[in-house]
Amino acid sequence: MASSMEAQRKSLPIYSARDRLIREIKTNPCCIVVGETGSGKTTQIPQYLHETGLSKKGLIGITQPRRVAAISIATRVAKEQSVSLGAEVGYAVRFEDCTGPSTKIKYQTDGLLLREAIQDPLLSRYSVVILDEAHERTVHTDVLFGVIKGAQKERRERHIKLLRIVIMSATLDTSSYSNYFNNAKVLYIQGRQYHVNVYYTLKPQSDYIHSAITTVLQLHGEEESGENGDILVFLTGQDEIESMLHTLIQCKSLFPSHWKDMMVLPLFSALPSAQQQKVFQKPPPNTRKVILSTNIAETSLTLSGVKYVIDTGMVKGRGYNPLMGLDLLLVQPISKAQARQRLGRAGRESEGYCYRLYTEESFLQLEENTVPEIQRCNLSSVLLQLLAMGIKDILSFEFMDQPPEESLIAALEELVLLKAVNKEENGEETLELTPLGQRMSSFPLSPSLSSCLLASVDYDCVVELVTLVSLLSVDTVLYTPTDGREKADLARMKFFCPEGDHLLLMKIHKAYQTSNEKKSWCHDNYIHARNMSTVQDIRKQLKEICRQNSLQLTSNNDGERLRKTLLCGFFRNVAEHVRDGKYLTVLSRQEVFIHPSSCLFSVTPPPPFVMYTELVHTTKCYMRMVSVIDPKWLFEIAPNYFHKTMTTNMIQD
Ligand SMILES: Nc1ncnc2c1ncn2[C@@H]1O[C@H](COP(=O)(O)OP(=O)(O)OP(=O)(O)O)[C@@H](O)[C@H]1O
Repeated sequence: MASSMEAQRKSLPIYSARDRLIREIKTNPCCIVVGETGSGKTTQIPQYLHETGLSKKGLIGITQPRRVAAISIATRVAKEQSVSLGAEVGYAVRFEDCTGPSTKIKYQTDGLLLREAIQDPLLSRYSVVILDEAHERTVHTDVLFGVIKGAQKERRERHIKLLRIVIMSATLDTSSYSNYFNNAKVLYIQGRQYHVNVYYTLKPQSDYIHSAITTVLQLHGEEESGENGDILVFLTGQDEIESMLHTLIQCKSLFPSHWKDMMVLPLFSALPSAQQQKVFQKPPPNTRKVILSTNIAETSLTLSGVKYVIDTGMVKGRGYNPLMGLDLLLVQPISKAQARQRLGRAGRESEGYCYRLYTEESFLQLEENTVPEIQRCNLSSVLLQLLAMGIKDILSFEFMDQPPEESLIAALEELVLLKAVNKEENGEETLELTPLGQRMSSFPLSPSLSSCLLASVDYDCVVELVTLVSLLSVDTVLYTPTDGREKADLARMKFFCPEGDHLLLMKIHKAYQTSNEKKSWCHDNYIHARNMSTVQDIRKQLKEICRQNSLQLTSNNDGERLRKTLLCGFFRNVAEHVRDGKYLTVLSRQEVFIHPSSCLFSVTPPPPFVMYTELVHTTKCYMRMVSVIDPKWLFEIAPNYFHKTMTTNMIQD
């Protein structure tokens, strides 16, 4: 076993560059490594650096944009090193730390390393930090660019051991990275392990899901038992994945009974780890895996057995409007860099095939790179983290690409309103994190959610808020099949709450906890069993952080109290009914509507004042997760703010 692993490691394209890589990384404080997908960057470089002794001086840390990649790569590397996972090779992700005192190579999400930098801005436990898949430009990786660059400089000035930086990807515009990292050395690794054949459609496809289903069925139907490649399909979200999964399972009966079986597996970020791990397992004999994934499988992963990639060319991307505090989720075309990464999931163990469900002309018209997330998201969490690290002068923080000024200002305003930050203007404007802000930064939550969690201390309902915040941290716990909406609504009628969705969620959670047979209870009530079990994991972690912050786990489930506590973090998200179901937000007088998925959607007359914890723009501007409030609470909770902004007709009682 060990020798076959050894032979496999030596057969990777990167192996011939091993000595050069070690030499260059040892002599240059910053290196940019670019090499084809599958050449061996992620799994091998950390091992080379460990084998050459760099891990004696501190950890070798490697970041990944996604938890599923961090876990699976660490598992693979532990195997290659013949050690148990969590010993010399480990991983750390938001709800799990699988490292120990002997850990030398640590894979982790970029978000987690950023959290670690709050405690230790010099990252003193590390001798090397490798930021992998840098082309993805997640907001966390972008902030880490500046944080590790600053840590390296400061360690040098203070004569603390050198922090080596390695930036890696298969698709990078090397010159801008090299400039940013003080003329970092750029190292290229030649070669791809196996060839991938690429096919395009001849005509544009109007329905990419339909095309994806047809392609899977054709591939499965064409091959008799000879070829045994698994199939990986890229879709945009959980809904699409579940609907395609449903269709494919129904289509299984189209194939003769002696035919290979089709095992259809979903993969998306809200899926609990244990379920995600199924995509890495070998299918039973005579069975083909068909993995339906969002872009979480786009980078880093080796899904053993995958020979065919079907790329719909679309992704659900985040957008943000800072003036309205509005998050946008839009299905949009991918970039060329993403298309190359998707292709790179094939050809890792043998020759591969990539079916792009768009024309070659459309491919050529795609943007070269993905727009950095930092330019299209709410920055309040990031700002809070930077302040918690002691970085006060945000405007001169060295971002690789500066975020829009209006996003930074909106984020700052949010933090000031939540009392996380004091803005002092004595000649020059300085920002001070308050003790409350410091506490808020210790929760892996958005500032609004951590703010209401901390407010629950004053309202004596910490346990309930932990539950509510956990319920709000997953996509949704309500399972509404596309073809069974009415049945689902009927089954969940018993949970209806005239006060709104937040108390409805609490009611569902209570019933879930008292049920003996959780799986069948979820099934009967159209509740998402997987997401509900993720909620339990999040609750555990949040309770632990509460304990670390010496917060007493008080409990009180009075509905008014819970809504008031929630309002402490979301008092800016209030809307007033004007007419015919149309609302105006108190803050910006923006026209908004209750989302059809809300239990208050068809309540008549519509409640005069509501609070929402999510605002999304699809066909209209919708409030999702809505609760009825009494406007008098606003003056109790945020008196200064509301005396300034409230319309006069609201103040009249
Ligand atoms: N879990 C695994 N099972 C089987 N083979 C694996 C596994 N992980 C990695 N490999 C092998 O190691 C090779 C190198 O993988 P690695 O992730 O290091 O490449 P990479 O250059 O970082 O690719 P990418 O740019 O796609 O992240 C793969 O092509 C595959 O052959």
